[in-house]
Amino acid sequence: MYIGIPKEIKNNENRVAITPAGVLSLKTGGHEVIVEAGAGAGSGFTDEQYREAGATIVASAKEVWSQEMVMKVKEPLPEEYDYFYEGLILFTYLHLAAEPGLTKALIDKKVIGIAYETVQLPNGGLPLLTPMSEVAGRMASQIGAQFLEKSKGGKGVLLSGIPGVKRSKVTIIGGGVVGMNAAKIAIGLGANVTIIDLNPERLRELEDIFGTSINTIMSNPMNIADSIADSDLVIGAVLIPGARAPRLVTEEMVEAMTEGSVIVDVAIDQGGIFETVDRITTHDNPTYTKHGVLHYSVANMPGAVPRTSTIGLTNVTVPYALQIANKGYKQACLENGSLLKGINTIEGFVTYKAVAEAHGLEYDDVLGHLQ
Ligand SMILES: NC(=O)C1=CN([C@@H]2O[C@H](COP(=O)(O)OP(=O)(O)OC[C@H]3O[C@@H](n4cnc5c(N)ncnc54)[C@H](O)[C@@H]3O)[C@@H](O)[C@H]2O)C=CC1
Ligand SMILES: CC(=O)C(=O)O
Repeated sequence: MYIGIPKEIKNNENRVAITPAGVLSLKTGGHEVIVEAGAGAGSGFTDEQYREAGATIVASAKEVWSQEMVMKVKEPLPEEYDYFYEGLILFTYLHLAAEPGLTKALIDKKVIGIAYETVQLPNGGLPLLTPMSEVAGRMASQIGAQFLEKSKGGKGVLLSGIPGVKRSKVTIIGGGVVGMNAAKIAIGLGANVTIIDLNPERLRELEDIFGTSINTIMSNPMNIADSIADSDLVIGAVLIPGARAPRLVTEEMVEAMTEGSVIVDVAIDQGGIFETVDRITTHDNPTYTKHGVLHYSVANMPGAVPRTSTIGLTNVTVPYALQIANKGYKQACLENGSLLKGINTIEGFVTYKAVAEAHGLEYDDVLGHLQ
């Protein structure tokens, strides 16, 4: 199979969909990899390294996009929609429940859209989302600590406090991969950490992992309002796979927070969980203030640490890409139920229920398209 790797064009997105080691794996499998010149530079991989691994380097994005399968990191931006063609296999993060324009473009052009974030293991795990959630979760506490500094617009508190001065309070809503990793760093930085989740089993697991260094609370509107009212930092980390994120934190709850507090809405890529998060921000200009509270809502947080993130992402995506390339996407998905769940669009239809529901579109069973 011919596989194209474009240079990412989102603001400050320095990740790339493959490392030279990934190219070598695909080449060894008998496939051709066409990489856009400079695509790996932001992650510290040179064109020469890709060439040595067996890739062909081309200058034109159009040529990369004309291959049988395109592997990316972020969802395509509108300026990339013109490259879509019928039958293209697009393997990347798509986040379609929050992307009506992209959903329409994939349907209109009959692209086979396989979303990293909905590939799902039988135990519910999301293997192609997990490493980036680990990065974003760890970053969320680090970023929150930074924006709580006075010079960054925050209220001027140190997460750990000092002897004689109380520790700052961090509330994490959603105790999955992002939430657990945010907690690890927040605890390490000495904060007083509360995790809120809807799943009692998950709350039990978190208490088993962290013991008394966290408080666990059941998710409901009253508990969320109570916990965030006196929090210095609130992190949004909820996910219902494939669906638009539920708006769990109302404007009124944010108004009740004290001035200079910080919100980091990691779930922004699925639309965000705070009513007051009304925009996606960028690494260039990551925050805005509403009701005196700093809001951070960058949808590609791992893009800020591209070396770690590119290696972490390709560790997990390349084995799936090899299955698609070796067997063809139809056979690969029929043999691997986890990969099958990744297909969001095919032949002009939406085949992921939560995406169809988010946009009021008709849902079609993917199996009917794989015979
Ligand atoms: N902004 C960025 O750069 C990045 C964003 N993300 C996003 O972060 C979000 C979280 O991802 P993961 O932690 O991997 O998901 P996950 O599936 O591991 O965890 C989600 C958690 O939310 C909980 N949950 C569901 N409904 C809830 C409710 N009503 N109240 C409280 N908790 C609830 C679930 O029980 C689960 O524990 C996703 O939207 C993901 O795409 C991930 C990586 C980077
Ligand atoms: C998951 C995601 O949206 C990211 O890594 O940018």
